[in-house]
Amino acid sequence: MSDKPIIWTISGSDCSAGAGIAADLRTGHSFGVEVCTISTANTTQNSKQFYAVNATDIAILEEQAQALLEDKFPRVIKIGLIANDKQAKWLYNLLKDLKARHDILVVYDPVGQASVGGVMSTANQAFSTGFYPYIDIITPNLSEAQNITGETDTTKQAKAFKQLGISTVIIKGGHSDDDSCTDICYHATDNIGDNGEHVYCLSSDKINTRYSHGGGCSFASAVAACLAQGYLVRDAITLAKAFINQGLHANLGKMEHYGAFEQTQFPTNPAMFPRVVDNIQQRFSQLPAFKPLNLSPNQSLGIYPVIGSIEWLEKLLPLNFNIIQLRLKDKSQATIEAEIKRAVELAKDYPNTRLFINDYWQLAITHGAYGVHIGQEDLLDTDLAAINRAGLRLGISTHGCYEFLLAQQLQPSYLAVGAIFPTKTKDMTGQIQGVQTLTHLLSLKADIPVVAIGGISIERAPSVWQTGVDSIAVVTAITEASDYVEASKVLQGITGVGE
Ligand SMILES: Cc1ncc(COP(=O)(O)OP(=O)(O)O)c(N)n1
Ligand SMILES: Cc1ncsc1CCOP(=O)(O)O
Repeated sequence: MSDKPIIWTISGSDCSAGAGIAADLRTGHSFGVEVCTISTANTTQNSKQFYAVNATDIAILEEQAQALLEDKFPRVIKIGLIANDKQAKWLYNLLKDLKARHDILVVYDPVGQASVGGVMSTANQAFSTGFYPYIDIITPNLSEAQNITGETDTTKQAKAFKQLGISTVIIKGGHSDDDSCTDICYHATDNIGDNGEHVYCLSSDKINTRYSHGGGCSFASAVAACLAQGYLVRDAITLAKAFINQGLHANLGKMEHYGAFEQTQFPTNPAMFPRVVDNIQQRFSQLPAFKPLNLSPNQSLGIYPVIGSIEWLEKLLPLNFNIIQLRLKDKSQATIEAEIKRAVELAKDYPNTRLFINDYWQLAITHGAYGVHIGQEDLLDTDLAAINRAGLRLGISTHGCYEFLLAQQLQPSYLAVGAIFPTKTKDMTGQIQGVQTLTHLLSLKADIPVVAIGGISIERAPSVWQTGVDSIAVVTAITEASDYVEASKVLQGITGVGE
């Protein structure tokens, strides 16, 4: 049996194979998931006209669901065309039952109208919104969002969907009249932010092609596939948008007639990724790039010890590292200031070692450290302009492609990616990247060094270094080694830097 994650698509079949189940199958293949199908309708259509929808009997839908439950249990269910009230009611019962017993996610792409015109579903509003409390993510385009909610403003649309029971709403801007296409995701969770909601906004230039039939289905199934692969919502929508851009780009300039969207490979080409439109990025968009790390040509950063005390700094400074970070936790403000001041003084005797201070950017400026390291969640409270003006270097933590792109737009001195592996040093639940995601992120890198951090032991360091990353940051691989000098040497040997 395949060890790929399984998603189900409960959608219609399109005889021209552009949209619906055919699009979902091809998209799932691109993202490395197995797609099982429950076909709600056999539709007759081509790229010019929509002819007919032949809804599947409930008994058949039920039979197929039961067969799949026996040995193809899904991590994520993607729903597309629901052809009538009876199907909406059946879906309500299925999702209610499954969600009560299992931890599965449900992504719904509301399909009412064919893109070539023609009504595909006769389900009335009350029935088709009845199953909304069991939907985790809905992906309407602007007009679908307006038709369902009766609102024209996207914030109000998101609120209306929330009242209908859906916590994550992605409103796709592909059909807007602008030159750009902006998707907005309202993602409500129980534990994040003041009002428990994040807004992710991704924008791309319009791509000139009419080969877009099935693009909406492909976006929703790409989101479903990414969630099944363990990506967070913000990364799933970023990858799905890059996938759509890439597929549209494959048929750039074909404007003579309407054609099928082309599902290409897993997206790694940076030119296909969207711009992140975010408060932080907008606030600091005019800042010049942060100073680079002044490495000589072909010089690598190598091993980056992250340590929690002056004692450790004194031990490691003589060991010829290109970079060290002082990460002070659980200390009084007076101690923190005294230690940062002392650290900067000590580092003066080691001009080849760049001293970064974690979090305390004002003290780093006051005492003239080489650089500061700022976490994603601290970015909003940090005056990046002040750091930039003071000439300090800036490192930013990122956890996945959304944050990576956001941070890269700020042009810092380096980007950190973590946690690569589970680590006992910090709670990184839900944010473990793995070596494969690190490799994907490196393909998005501009001319800014990338540091990998999190759970990197001596044994794991070679596989991380082989990705081509510029630096490996470690805490316990050095601080908990029985012989920290020997451990430092072994790690430096793996990177070939500082030996
Ligand atoms: C090189 C490097 N990468 C990531 C981190 C983590 O920083 P942050 O997100 O600010 O979290 P804390 O270190 O404050 O727990 C880092 N310190 N260094
Ligand atoms: C500070 C930090 N940020 C992301 S993972 C991590 C801890 C890294 O520690 P270790 O190298 O011991 O896993």
